[in-house]
Amino acid sequence: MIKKLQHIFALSEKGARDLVKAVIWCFVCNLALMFPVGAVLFTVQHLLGCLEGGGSPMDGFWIYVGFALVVLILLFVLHWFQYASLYIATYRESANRRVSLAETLRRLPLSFFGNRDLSDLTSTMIADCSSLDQMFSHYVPQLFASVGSTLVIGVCMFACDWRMALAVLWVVPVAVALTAGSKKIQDAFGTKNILNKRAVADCIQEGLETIRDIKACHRQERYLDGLEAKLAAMEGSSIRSELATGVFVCSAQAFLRLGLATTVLTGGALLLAGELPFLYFLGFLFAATRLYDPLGVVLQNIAATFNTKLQIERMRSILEQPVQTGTEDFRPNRYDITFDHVSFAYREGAGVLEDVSFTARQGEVTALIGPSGGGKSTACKLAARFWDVTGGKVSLGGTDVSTVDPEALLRSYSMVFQDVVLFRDTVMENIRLGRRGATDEEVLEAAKAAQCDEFIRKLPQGYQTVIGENGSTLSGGERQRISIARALLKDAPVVLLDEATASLDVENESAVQTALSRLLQGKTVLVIAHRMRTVAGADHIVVLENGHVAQQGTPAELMEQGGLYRRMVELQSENAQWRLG
Ligand SMILES: Nc1ncnc2c1ncn2[C@@H]1O[C@H](COP(=O)(O)OP(=O)(O)OP(=O)(O)O)[C@@H](O)[C@H]1O
Repeated sequence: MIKKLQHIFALSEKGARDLVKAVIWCFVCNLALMFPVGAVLFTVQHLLGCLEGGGSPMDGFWIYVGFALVVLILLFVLHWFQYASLYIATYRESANRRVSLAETLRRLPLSFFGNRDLSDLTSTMIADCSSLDQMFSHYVPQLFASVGSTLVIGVCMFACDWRMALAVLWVVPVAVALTAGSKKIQDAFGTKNILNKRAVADCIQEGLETIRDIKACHRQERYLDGLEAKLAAMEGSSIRSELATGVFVCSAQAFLRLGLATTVLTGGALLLAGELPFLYFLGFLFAATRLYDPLGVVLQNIAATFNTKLQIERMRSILEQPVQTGTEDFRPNRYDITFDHVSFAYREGAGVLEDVSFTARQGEVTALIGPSGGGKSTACKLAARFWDVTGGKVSLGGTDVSTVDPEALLRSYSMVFQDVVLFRDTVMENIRLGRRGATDEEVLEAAKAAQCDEFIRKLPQGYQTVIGENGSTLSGGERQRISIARALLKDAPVVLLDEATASLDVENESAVQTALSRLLQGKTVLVIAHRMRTVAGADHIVVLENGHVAQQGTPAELMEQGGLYRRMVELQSENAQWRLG
């Protein structure tokens, strides 16, 4: 059962066990709601006895007070346990759910993120988690518990008087059927509403991310019209969804109250016919009011759980993704990168690399060149297991990278990519990301080597200046130099450079090239460059064209061979003569 609950509600094993405990405590508390009914009946019986026998109503007063106090304390204790099992356990599970989502995301290959809408993932992490908190703290345990307690109370009622039991309970299946019968309608409205809300969130996120381009292309009005249309759709679907839920749930709740009337009528008739003791009549009346309260909540809860199906499915679709695993103990003797007949596709049927084989040797600079879209960046990322290959093998120091834990593997890599990612933090900490625990002096040394020191010192607080999100307050070249400083600080045995010096001016480029060449000594270097000048000093060049290795060899060999490499070199020297106008 625990396994089933885990699957249905996307819970951990402990979460599923806690859910069972919460249901049991809610069930006990629901039954305990009948204690006050017993206390009242006990007192009324005593008063009636006094009226009939002529005794004083004050006789045994303290016994009744004591009884009421015991009931009160019992209810308090039971509710305290219910609270602990319901809320404390639920929120602990909810914290665990968020952590395990984050952990799963951390271990997923990048291909997963390529196929998913990122704002959709954000809303799963934030909004869906919050909805599930609410569902498990308020709805699900109470729902199961109320079904159980209603059954037990129903059986007891039938045991006392089946006619009165029928008068009280006949409304229950009808009210539940009315709510459950509307599931399809509520599901449809609820799902549409969730999708519309997500569309609005996506649109806002997209707008924020692309605000510069929207303004540059004068698309503000068009963007706002689109957003307004999405907001209107969300408003409409929210109203329809609330209305659908409200109509059915309120009708069912109102119907439930009809049971009070039938209880009074049946009880009255049986009482007049002398077939029901007055105390029983009173007992059924009190019990009915106590029973309908939690049942009314159950009807609401049934409706609320309909809408969470989609959210649970989305959560499950992340938690059940196959994560990248492998050995954490990875200490190769050498760091040659070998591509052995590698094929790769981001999407099924759309191959990006096909039968690619080459070796980037330790102590050498291997350059990947070729026309745009040929697969250079993809190959670079496969070398660091950002994705798993679809065919062939990529190995580092003779070990298949797909058998190594991604985080253990990445310890051997320093990377500088075209799209530099910087964080909203000080410049010092952004560079220190390269190696946690590096001293300030080491950070400064790396910054100087990457030609960053001069511009950093000109910032308002120097190295302590907080840079905007993704380094938005820095120029492209400055961002790239910080990222190079980070890579230099890490000083890993393998260095991947993707257009590492693309955003630098000529002066800075040659300075950084000097720093890089000093620091790249003895390492395995895989570099992507569009400018032939950058790769002229490489030890080995691999020309990638349409996902295939078109040529490979030393620059001199390739020049002699002719073909794509020589054509690119010649074209670029022609382009160097090109002038505006
Ligand atoms: N995350 C991704 N999801 C799907 N397709 C992708 C992804 N990244 C790249 N591609 C596609 O894979 C192919 C190779 O891209 P890649 O970036 O590896 O080429 P490249 O040779 O580095 O190009 P460039 O020199 O322009 O950077 C292209 O057709 C590109 O559209």
